[in-house]
Amino acid sequence: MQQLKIVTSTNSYPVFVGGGAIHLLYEFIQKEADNYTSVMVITDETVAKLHLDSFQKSAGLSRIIVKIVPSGEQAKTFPVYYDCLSAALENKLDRKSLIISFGGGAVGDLAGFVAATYMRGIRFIQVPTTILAHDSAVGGKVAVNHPLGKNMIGAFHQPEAVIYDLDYLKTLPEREVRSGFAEVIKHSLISDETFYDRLREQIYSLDAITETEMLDFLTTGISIKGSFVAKDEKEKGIRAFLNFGHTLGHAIEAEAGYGKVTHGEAVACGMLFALGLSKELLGLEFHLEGFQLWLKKLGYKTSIPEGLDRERLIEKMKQDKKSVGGTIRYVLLEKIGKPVLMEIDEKTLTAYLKKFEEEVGHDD
Ligand SMILES: NC(=O)c1ccc[n+]([C@@H]2O[C@H](COP(=O)([O-])OP(=O)(O)OC[C@H]3O[C@@H](n4cnc5c(N)ncnc54)[C@H](O)[C@@H]3O)[C@@H](O)[C@H]2O)c1
Ligand SMILES: O=C(O)C(=O)C[C@@H](O)[C@H](O)[C@H](O)COP(=O)(O)O
Ligand SMILES: [Zn+2]
Repeated sequence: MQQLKIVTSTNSYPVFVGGGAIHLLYEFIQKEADNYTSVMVITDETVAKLHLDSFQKSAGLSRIIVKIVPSGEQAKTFPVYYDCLSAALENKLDRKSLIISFGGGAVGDLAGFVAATYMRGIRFIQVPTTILAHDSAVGGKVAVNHPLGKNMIGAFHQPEAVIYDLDYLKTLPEREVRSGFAEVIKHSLISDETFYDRLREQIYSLDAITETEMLDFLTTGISIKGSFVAKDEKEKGIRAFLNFGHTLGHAIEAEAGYGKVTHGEAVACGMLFALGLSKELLGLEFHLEGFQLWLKKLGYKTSIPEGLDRERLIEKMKQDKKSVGGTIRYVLLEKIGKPVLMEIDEKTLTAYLKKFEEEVGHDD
């Protein structure tokens, strides 16, 4: 079991990572038991079916309210958000109640946003169940989507604790393993060339990642993320580097229709694009084709999904949260581990998008 600490300007909290970590939830809640008047767990249909019984037993939780929401991006919608708030009100949650998010990044973002806004903010704990959630469960970004843009309605609301039991990962489908691993790759590219080299050398197939390697990759990713969040909790500056690959990635997710392409698949394509753009604009020395081949070997589709309109993607990228006054700001790399935030004009971005589409072509 590993314990990390996330320190932000508003609070600090532990992240427990390892097989069997769920047992720590009871202990953690008991310490605060006099303080919590009630506990509401928000989970999704898939996770509930697979793990809710064992979660309740292992966590030692008996008198809890459980709210089950649809799986995947469908959870991050206004009707589901509203429904969770109604459940909280109907069950008389008060300002001393606790929300537990039990699921992947979608459930975590939703439950965190419910916690951030219910009675202007109550406490919550993240119990992530996906690889991707090594990223989403820490850092306090919580949100739901809007048809016009990903995570557009949200808040910064840090959890009280993150209890990451890696045993849950055993039931993840291959596609979700791949999705989550994209954020591991991102963490390496933006901060640590040796970590990136290690991934390139060690990982030739996502099935072959051992438990020890997974623990190492996830804790390394969490500490990289934590270091950015500690310095810039509300994304006034360097936290934007965690958005590497996301400007195009989010545009793809929104244009394809939320949930059609997984977050990690979209980010993988977005990272390839941002690396190519970094070569063009900053002279990044990087073997792009080698990286693309590696991604393909791991099962990623590296091209923009067919049928997405270039102009609409550009419009979405212009509306990205990093844009200021309509100016697109893009996370690029000067070198591996050295990100920069750079203003890019629409003409340059459109020209490179066209080139990228031509060069990368289609996967199938
Ligand atoms: N807040 C942040 O900082 C942050 C960071 C990265 C991503 N995100 C968001 O996270 C979301 C993606 O997260 P995700 O990939 O975890 O998505 P998810 O929560 O949709 O989970 C993916 C799928 O796996 C299923 N699942 C979850 N745990 C499982 C398990 N243990 N076994 C079997 N199936 C399981 C879910 O039901 C779902 O169908 C996106 O909405 C993205 O925008 C947020
Ligand atoms: O924590 C961050 O900051 C990130 O950018 C992490 C991203 O992986 C994550 O997808 C995040 O939700 C994106 O944030 P957004 O502000 O672009 O919606
Ligand atoms: Zn992400």
